[in-house]
Amino acid sequence: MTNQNVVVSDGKSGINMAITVAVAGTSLFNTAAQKPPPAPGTYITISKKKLLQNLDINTGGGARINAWVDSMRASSPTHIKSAVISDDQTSWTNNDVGNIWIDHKQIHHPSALDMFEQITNASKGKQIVMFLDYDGTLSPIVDDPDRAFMSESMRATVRKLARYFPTAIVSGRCRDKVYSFVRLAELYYAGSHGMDIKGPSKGSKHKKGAQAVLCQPASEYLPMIDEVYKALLEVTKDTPGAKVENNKFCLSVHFRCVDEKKWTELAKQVGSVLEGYPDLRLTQGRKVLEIRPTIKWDKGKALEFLLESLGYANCTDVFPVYIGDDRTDEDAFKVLRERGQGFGILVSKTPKDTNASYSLQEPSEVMAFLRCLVDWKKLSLRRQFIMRRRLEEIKMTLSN
Ligand SMILES: O=P(O)(O)OC[C@H]1O[C@H](O[C@H]2O[C@H](CO)[C@@H](O)[C@H](O)[C@H]2O)[C@H](O)[C@@H](O)[C@@H]1O
Repeated sequence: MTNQNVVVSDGKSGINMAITVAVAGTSLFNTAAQKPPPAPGTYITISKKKLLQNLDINTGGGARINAWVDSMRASSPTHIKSAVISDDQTSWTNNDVGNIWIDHKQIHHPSALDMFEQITNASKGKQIVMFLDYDGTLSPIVDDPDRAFMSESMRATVRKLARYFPTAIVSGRCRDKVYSFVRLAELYYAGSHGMDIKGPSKGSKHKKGAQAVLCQPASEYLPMIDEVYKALLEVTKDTPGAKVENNKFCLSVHFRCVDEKKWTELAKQVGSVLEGYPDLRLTQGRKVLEIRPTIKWDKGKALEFLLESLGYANCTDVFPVYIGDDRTDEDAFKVLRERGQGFGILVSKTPKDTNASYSLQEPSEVMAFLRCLVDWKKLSLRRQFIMRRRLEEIKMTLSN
């Protein structure tokens, strides 16, 4: 038996609470596995209601704040009772499924690098479409969100990738901000957790249709988000290290640099503002509280929208690959599982319950994987070219 961290959610208020449960036979990402893990539904599930009764977090007010703080603490390395402690977020819940699943199979996510051949074999005859999260995937996690720069070598790799495959960046950040980091005009960008999508400003050779892409499903929330941003700046101004980031259609309250003793205070400050806004919900990312509209739109919906915009709505010959490290990326992993197309790759050093099929440990491994994809594609195009030329030569010889 080993201890496994599990997060329980009420699925409505955005309150998540972490607990540690004993799981038989868990192991870290198992590179020996030959197949991606099975789809959800085959997993052992535990009644959410039962767990909530035990944890007694169904109440409002102070209990709500306590639950937030517990969740903030549970995602902090000093409080994780997991076998391996090297990340700031070891587990999360799947709100949409509405129950938690802890079957040990879910943490067997072989390395996408080790399984490269299997992956490319599965994509044969299909168009690969790439979806990349930004923070923690293309750039390493740093203390200052304004300095989460992407390396030149990563930029060059993504540029090459976009030459061969339609490529989109899907981020919780404001679209303009993530663009200012990536600076590649040939990509699709989905900012604000997918609530702000724009097609390439350079024009894309990959796109089947002709219409310009723009999708902003939460535009009516803009005045409310601005109002809440100002209120959060005001209430948190005396909490050292707290940082409020305006991501246009959503907001981030960072606590990475806040002394843990001040986390309850910060959660209370955020709670006091959100009390007046039932149309906003709170979720948690990597040392960040995220506030966003309650609309049914997330990174998964953004992925579906982009596939449709690219002309692959009802195609069977498309192979979407989504790489991400964050809880919010689970929505996209889940969509891929449900469509039975392509797969997700979770960027993490620690085991997590996830809908992704494979794993990569950190951005440097993401870069290595993307380079392999580019090289593989170049090689297969070259092979096709040689084959075509040989066929033409044979035809010429036969006709002479
Ligand atoms: O969807 P993503 O592109 O992964 O964006 C999610 C959040 O990323 C940023 O915060 C995270 O990265 C920061 C820089 O490394 C780090 O300081 C912070 O602790 C992380 O949570 C971004 O600042 C947030 O607004 C995004 O929501």
